[in-house]
Amino acid sequence: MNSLRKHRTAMGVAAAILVIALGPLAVDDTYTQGLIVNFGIDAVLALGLVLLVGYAGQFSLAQAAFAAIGAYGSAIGTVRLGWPPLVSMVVAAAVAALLVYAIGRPILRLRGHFLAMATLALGEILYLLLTNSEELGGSSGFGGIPPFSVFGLSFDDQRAQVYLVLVVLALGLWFAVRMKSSREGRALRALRINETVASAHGVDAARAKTKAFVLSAVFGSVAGSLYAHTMMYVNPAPFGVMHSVEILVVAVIGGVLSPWGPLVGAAVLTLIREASTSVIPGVLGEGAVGAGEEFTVGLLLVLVLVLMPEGVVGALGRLRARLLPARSVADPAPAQPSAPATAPSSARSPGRVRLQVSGLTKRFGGVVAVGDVDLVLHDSEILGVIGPNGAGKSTLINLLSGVLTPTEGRIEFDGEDVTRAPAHKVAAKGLARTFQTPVVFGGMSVLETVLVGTYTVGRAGIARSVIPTPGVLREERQLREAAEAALARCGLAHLADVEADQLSLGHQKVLEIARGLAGRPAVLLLDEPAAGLNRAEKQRMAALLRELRAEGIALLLVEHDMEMVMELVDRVHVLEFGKTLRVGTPDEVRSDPEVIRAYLGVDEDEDEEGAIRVDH
Ligand SMILES: Nc1ncnc2c1ncn2[C@@H]1O[C@H](COP(=O)(O)OP(=O)(O)OP(=O)(O)O)[C@@H](O)[C@H]1O
Repeated sequence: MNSLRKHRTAMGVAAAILVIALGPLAVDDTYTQGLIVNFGIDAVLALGLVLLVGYAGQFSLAQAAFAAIGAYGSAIGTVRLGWPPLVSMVVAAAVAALLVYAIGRPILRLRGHFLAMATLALGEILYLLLTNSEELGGSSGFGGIPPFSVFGLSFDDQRAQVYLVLVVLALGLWFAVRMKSSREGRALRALRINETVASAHGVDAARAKTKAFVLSAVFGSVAGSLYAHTMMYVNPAPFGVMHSVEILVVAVIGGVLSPWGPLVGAAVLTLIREASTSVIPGVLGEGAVGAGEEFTVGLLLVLVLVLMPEGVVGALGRLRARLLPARSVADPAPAQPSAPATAPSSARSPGRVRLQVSGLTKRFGGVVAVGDVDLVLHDSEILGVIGPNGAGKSTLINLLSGVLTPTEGRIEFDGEDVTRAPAHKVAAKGLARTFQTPVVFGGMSVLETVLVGTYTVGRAGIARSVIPTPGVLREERQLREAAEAALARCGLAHLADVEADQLSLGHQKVLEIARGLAGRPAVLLLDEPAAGLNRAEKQRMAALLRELRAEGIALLLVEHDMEMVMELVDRVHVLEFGKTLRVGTPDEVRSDPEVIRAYLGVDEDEDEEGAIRVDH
């Protein structure tokens, strides 16, 4: 399977090199060459958006503004400062990156249409600055920009420019393709689907989003530099907000989730532009130049959004998956947890205190969701947390995992104060969790989903992970092995290639545990893992939790299934209205009159067995 994939990749790279090397030789007329150059520049611009919108889920209408920084940066560098084109291009990209780095964090705090408005404003401000700058020629701009040259090689005729643009596009594609399946790429894609879950697996959301924004600005800037060196003239007109919208349309039509989408989107846009500037006027006369372009683009956008929201490439991918299905989700392969495939990350002395909580309180307005809770969680133990609906169990897990910040109290992890540590920092210390409603990442396979859980184990950043050095390849192999081992022990190995969102609820619950285990945690918090599972699945889950306990992991189990809780856990912590009602062994808790009253809502006398009954 792996060698087949390697073979296919090598063939793909060879085909791409052949097309880039020989394709331009077959195109003789300068008009078509100009079309290819425009197509390539649009595709590079849209690729930047794929990194930001498709991978990181952040919306931007500033792509043309970054292209303006590249174009004007190259123009100023070469014409005014006498720098070589490559230096001008790099400096312009660095300026775009720095600008985004400076404004990225505050802007990316905004979501949805607020973020779109902020990036739109950024684009508009830059456009107005350029239009009103006498120094830069105002709306007329300025010319005299030399063609791109590097190491004595000058790209001064149109065919050479085609080569230049195609090579840059190929490099951009290489980057985007590698990044998609890299550690950071997976983290971004997880973030796009659910920020809370990604953070709970160690992803620093603000940093990751800023990185994606910086990268998209660099792509935009490089495309702008290419534009300046091929047009040899710049003015503000092509860098207005409408061009940002157009590039977004290119990305959406092709499909923002795939690095190949911009190729399709840019090709479609080129064809539409071509039709409106030559085909339609050829039929209707000169007066019809440009007619129908905006209408056709708009119509196509609406059709794509309605019929194939993942764009043309996304729709083709779905079609391919339907025609060549991976192993079926209904595959009745045994879901028996296997023996541990890897040893736990470190030898833990049994019984050591891992988590210590004192006076933990969380208020939501007037509601005390968790009130003054003290709690200790040891290695090699399962602590059951039970309580009626609304008792504060999920809030407790959210507090322990850093998803929520306590109003009062203290949380120590391995003796270190983590009371106000954000989720990604708590995860990095070795705490994993699942969610009451399982969150799997659509668009990712089961294996990729679990690979997200290895984020805290890996080290490779974006720059490193796109360059396949032996160290990066070794790390990726190790992460893959850790993910496969976690899947195998949870009995999901046979579903590794299936799309995660195609799994049944029961499998999704188990998948969440596998994702947590892939990071080799010391503490695992489970929020109702057995809800929705059938009896056999519950038994398998209980067996898995026993195995994990035996390996030394500290487990906190929130669960409504009393049979499972009482048979499995070492101690039970009972919550009622956010407060601790009782802590004890299952036997102590089972027969506690207060617990019976709180849990069953009846007096002890009314309960025939005088104890919490378990549903069989
Ligand atoms: N984000 C929030 N904002 C306001 N109130 C909240 C929030 N989250 C939880 N609460 C309230 O805090 C209390 C505890 O909720 P929590 O979800 O922790 O209970 P639970 O024990 O997990 O319940 P269940 O068993 O139904 O999942 C409830 O009264 C709930 O309405």
